[in-house]
Amino acid sequence: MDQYLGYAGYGMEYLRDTGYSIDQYLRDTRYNVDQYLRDTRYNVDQYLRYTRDNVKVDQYLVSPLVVWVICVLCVSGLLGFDAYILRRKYRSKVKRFIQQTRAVINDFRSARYYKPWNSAKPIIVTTKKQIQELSEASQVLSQRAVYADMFGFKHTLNGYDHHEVNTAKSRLFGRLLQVQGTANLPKVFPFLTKRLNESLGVQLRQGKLTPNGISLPVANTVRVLASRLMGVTFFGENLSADPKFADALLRHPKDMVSCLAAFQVTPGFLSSAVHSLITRGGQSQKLILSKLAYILGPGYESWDEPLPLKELTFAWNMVQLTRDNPYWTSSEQLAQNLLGAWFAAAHQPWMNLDFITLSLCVHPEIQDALREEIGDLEGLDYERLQNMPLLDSFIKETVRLHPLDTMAVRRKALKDYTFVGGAPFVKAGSTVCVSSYDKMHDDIDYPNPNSYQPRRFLDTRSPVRGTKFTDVSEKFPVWGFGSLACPGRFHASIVIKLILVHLIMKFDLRLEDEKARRLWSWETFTMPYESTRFVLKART
Ligand code: HEM
Repeated sequence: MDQYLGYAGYGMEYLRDTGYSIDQYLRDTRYNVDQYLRDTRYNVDQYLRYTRDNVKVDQYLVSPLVVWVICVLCVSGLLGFDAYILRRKYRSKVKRFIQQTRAVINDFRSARYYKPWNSAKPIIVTTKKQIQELSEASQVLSQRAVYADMFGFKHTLNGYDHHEVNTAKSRLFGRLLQVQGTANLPKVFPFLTKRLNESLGVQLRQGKLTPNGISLPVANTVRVLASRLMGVTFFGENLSADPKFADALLRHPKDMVSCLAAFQVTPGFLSSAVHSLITRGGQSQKLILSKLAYILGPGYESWDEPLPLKELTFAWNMVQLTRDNPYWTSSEQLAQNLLGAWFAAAHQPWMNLDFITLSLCVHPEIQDALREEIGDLEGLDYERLQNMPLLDSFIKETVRLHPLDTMAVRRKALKDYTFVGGAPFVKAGSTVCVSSYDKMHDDIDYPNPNSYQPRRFLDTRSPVRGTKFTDVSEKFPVWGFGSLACPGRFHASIVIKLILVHLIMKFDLRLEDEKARRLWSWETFTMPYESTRFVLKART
């Protein structure tokens, strides 16, 4: 009641303040009340009838706000307002964050974050005479010490002695790989072709089916193919097909590169623990070494590989070539060195193959030109594959523009050293090398050096005309120089070529995403991204 009187008081105050007459108010109210009653009666009937008939629909109708919000969202969505609002406020940040996270994960998976070289800048020599001297002064300027420091051979190659100055190992590698190995290549060729067909089949079955063909990661595919083929030349068909051994052969070089990364940021006394952590206690290294020590020692004769191929493998011939040499004392020592050669053979060819495959993907016209040169896979033998000038020139030009390392012929001075003529002086512990980038961008040898010319080595009038991919020269120092130049380059070349011609003849190659990142560089190195995918469309 008190409350009511209070409202009445406010009402009188309102009438006084506004000058609104009571008559007017009553007239309005009467009218409104009639109207209200009429309307309410109608609505009550209507409402009762409606509720009886359709209770569910009513739930939506009583929420016109919901309907309105949905309509607004639909219309604004169609017009792109939501994207606009998100972009303005959060979208760019969220998108950038997701992109950066993806890039970091991608970089780690591709081992991008290793620091492959210590920060001291190497001394660069330029003249042919100096390069010759650099390559041959092995008593002071050590090739192996550079790689041993870089990859931590002490851990990754089971205590490999890298500060030695004798050349027994290099002589063995030269005879085993370059002389005998190359002579055997035509006979090994059919086994390589067979292995390629099997391994390619396995890779294709693991690919992702898309409307345009089979999608596969470029890096992993070519790495596996190169490793499987190289395995045949080293260890024969049977051992290299053993799943555990084959997996270890693939993993050990990857482990070494990961260790290389980690060792750059690890204090020396922790290296052993870090190595153990990364390589799961050196699992793959131990497995390979124990198998090799067996086939190079007690199991040499009984080792399970049919003779025609067995006698052509590096493993078999390594024993033959070291039998009467007092330097080689045990099968464990041989095993360790064969593993060293395996690392040299396994970690570079696939990267070259990756860059070359990427180039093919973005240049379908080169695929067509090469198909014309290759002709047919039927009856393809070593001789014919070696005689494809366009293929050779295309590979060499791609490697020239994308070398894995812009430095070559790296040597570490074991003592102070002065080059003939008084300069440069190299302090013990420093590194000397050649800039392969400068050499391969010299505009006399390579006119218009930045342009990509797959026919360059066929068409040019410069001094590099007619030179082959495997030729060792200071104008193309990717293989090193002089007597220590890579002894496995003929194997690298034949494996790369064989895989390429099969891919080109069987498929049309293209990138799954043309905008995807393909290569990254760090210091003097260029590496492939693991995530880049290509699509293989079978040719009819
Ligand atoms: C595209 C692939 C390859 C590239 C770019 C490459 C490059 C090199 C380079 C630059 C050197 C050091 C030369 C020096 O510093 O003077 C080297 C050494 C070596 N390479 Fe290769 N290589 C490749 C493939 C292979 C293959 C397939 C094998 C084995 C079949 C192999 C076996 C070796 C060995 C054993 C050494 C050490 C030689 C020694 O200690 O005297 N390489 N390679």
